Amino acid sequence: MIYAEILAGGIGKRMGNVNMPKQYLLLNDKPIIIHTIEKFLLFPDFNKILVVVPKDWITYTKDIINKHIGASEKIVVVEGGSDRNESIMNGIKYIEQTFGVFEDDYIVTHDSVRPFLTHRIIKENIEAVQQYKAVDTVIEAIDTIIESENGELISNIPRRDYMYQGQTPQSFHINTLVKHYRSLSEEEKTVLTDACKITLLLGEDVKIVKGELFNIKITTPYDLKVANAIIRESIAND
Ligand SMILES: Nc1ccn([C@@H]2O[C@H](COP(=O)(O)OP(=O)(O)OP(=O)(O)O)[C@@H](O)[C@H]2O)c(=O)n1
Ligand SMILES: O=P(O)(O)OC[C@@H](O)[C@@H](O)[C@@H](O)CO
Repeated sequence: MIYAEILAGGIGKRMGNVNMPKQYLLLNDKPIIIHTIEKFLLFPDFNKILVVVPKDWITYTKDIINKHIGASEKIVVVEGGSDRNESIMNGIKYIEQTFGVFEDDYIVTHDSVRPFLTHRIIKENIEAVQQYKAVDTVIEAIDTIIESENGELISNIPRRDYMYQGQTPQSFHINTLVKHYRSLSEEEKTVLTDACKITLLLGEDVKIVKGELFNIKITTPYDLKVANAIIRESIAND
């Protein structure tokens, strides 16, 4: 089985004083999250599309899916977790409890606030994860990456030609991801900002899939303006 998991369990603090988590804000004519769900619905490969959301937004999410998309047996709305990786695991827990998890089960996880992912990116994630067990969607670093451990002085300037910026989807062989996540300490879990590091920390190869510059994560009010411009200028095409 191949599952999609759309991560919408956050509250969007960096979006500032809005009256709802950012994934529900309108982008052009519909909520950001609906744009993203529609991209995954175009793929017959997905047996289920899990949408993990904050507990208080489960009913609202079901309502906007019915309004903008209509009833779909493929879409399941599930309660998210206290951080991004716990949200991923809550979706997997639903799979374990409902269908069981088998050796040929894979999951394509994606930020709900990255509505501009393309057919090619999803297709390449599905293909790669069945060979490599872990896949990350990335773009080459455009600016030189600077590392500072104290925010005052530079501690390292890695070679830019070795540097990439992580996007999503991040895709996994489910049993491999769960095995490694459960072996992490609480301290290791707290510093993670993505899921691929879970498998990398424990020695797994993580295959790179090329993302797109326009596959942005809508995090701040500026990003929402950029996202509207991407739509207005028809920039995000396969
Ligand atoms: N407990 C969490 C936290 C985040 N996410 C999701 O992970 C994606 C990327 O995270 P981010 O952009 O940081 O979203 P938020 O955590 O909502 O943003 P902020 O950090 O500004 O609060 C988002 O689609 C978000 O909904 C999630 O599913 N569960
Ligand atoms: O939850 P945050 O927005 O802080 O971070 C999420 C990002 O790390 C994620 O979208 C990819 O960039 C991971 O490679």
